[in-house]
Amino acid sequence: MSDARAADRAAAERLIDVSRETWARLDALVAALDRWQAKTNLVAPNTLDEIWTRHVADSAQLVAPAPANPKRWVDIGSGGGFPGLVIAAMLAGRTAVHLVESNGKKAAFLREAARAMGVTVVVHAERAEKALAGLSADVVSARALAPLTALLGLAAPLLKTGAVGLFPKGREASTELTEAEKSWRFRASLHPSLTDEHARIVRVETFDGPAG
Ligand SMILES: C[S@@+](CC[C@H](N)C(=O)[O-])C[C@H]1O[C@@H](n2cnc3c(N)ncnc32)[C@H](O)[C@@H]1O
Repeated sequence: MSDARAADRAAAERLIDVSRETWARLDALVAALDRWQAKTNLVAPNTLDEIWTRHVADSAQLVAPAPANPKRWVDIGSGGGFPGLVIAAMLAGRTAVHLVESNGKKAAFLREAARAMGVTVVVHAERAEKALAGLSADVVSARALAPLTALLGLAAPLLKTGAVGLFPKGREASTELTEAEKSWRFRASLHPSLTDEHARIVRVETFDGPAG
């Protein structure tokens, strides 16, 4: 491990408090991502030295604002496994984690990484517009997928039937909220991010559908 990577992992250890077994699963995720990153661009190459804080810890922090003991968690646009595979590592054996990823290569990565981590996930290798029909969940998450207005439209089938939405956003979170309120009727709260003082997590508490 490079010095930069080791320092970043140590920084992540100060941010997230998980069991030794969970750390082993997260190490397996990062090792799988390193193997695949050369052939499939899973995360921005300039973030690789900071993978533990920028991606792993940033994903792990979503467990705290989630409802307790969720039975099913659906992550949309999981890409290189953030946050979905990190959630699967943390809630292994307790929560059914579904990962929706329309890119076939990335979906193949998600399946292989889950195997290497020793966690069970359901990978839907298709667009969320199709995959979510008929699904229900306690939590729906999506990171770096779309502006909040579009995200609420994609996640609507789950939000409408009672899922809590957890959407990490950057410094524009409150602007995105104001914009989304023009299109949708919902109640949401903003939570601070552990990894970026300017970022916020949007927690959608209730969702009633289109505005107006
Ligand atoms: C910018 S990446 C973010 C990946 C990951 N969530 C992260 O934070 O690193 C967005 C991902 O969403 C996937 N995606 C885009 N539109 C989608 C859709 N409608 N349904 C499912 N996946 C989608 C893309 O293939 C891509 O892997």
